Amino acid sequence: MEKFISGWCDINSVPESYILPPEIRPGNYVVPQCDTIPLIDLGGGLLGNCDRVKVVQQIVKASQEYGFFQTKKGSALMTRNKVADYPQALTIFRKKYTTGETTCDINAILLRNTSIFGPKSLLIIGKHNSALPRPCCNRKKVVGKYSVEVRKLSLLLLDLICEALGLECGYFSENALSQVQLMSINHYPPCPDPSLTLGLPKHSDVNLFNILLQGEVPGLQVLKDGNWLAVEPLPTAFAITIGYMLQVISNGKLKSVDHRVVTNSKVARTTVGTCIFPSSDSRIVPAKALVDNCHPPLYKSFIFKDFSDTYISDIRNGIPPTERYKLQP
Ligand SMILES: O=C(O)CCC(=O)C(=O)O
Ligand SMILES: [Fe+2]
Repeated sequence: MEKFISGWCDINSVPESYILPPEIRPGNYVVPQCDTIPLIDLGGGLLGNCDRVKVVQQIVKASQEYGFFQTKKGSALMTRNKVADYPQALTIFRKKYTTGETTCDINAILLRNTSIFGPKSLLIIGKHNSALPRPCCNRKKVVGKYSVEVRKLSLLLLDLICEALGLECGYFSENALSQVQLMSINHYPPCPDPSLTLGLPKHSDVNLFNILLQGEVPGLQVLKDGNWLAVEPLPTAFAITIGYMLQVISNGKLKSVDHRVVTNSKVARTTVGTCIFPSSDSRIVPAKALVDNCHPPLYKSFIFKDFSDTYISDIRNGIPPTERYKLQP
């Protein structure tokens, strides 16, 4: 795996298959850094009533205006910093891929490697299991603890989102909408000519949301009102991207965010994403509580697996994957 990744660093021109058509290349235009992207402080997870109301309002506003926000939460942050200090922790998982080993709370590791869908990226897929594997080494312990802490953060976010949407508490877990936690490690090697290609082309995520640990190297850009905005990686925050499933379940009240990743010619960038997904056989439908005569359903119901089966090809063809499930208002 090391060889696989380092092989990329040796090249001195962008391979033909990674050169994007001119209309979707980033080119040499310098995208402005956005300083209005909301930063929501979750206050260590223990929010007083007043703060909670404020946070819920901030989440709704950010999810409607940007489909994106950055957030801080105490314990996950401490582990976040440890993981950021431990690039080697990631190597453990790369090695495991090559040996086919799995850990207790992670039951499959996939490699994502297609030319249009970007970098060498490792996907670690697992149904979340609160029983931690007995740590056999410190790095595995850090990544294991990270996955548990990020789970707690995701459950807090789901509770806050239920409040924001006026859904009963536990709506997502009771309907098997948030069972699967998937950790993906994205490695973007330095690129000989960042104007020609992208680390990840424009897409919205297939999941409910992604909790992204960005490290220190910029690269993430979000699309707002037709303009790309560069996201500053904040050392004390996670970046949260709202995905298609929240858009559908909220009947369009929360918006998924189109985003992409640009490369740079100097340093590699490694990010760790933790995505929250429905189970593959879950039925996805706009929540009943959000549908009435004034707010007709915007989407037909579908099985999550059917959506995810067509997601990548739709993105490649430039079609929003929600298009095939849209109902005419
Ligand atoms: O690495 C990043 O900054 C973003 C990753 C991402 O968008 C994804 O995994 O869907
Ligand atoms: Fe994404």
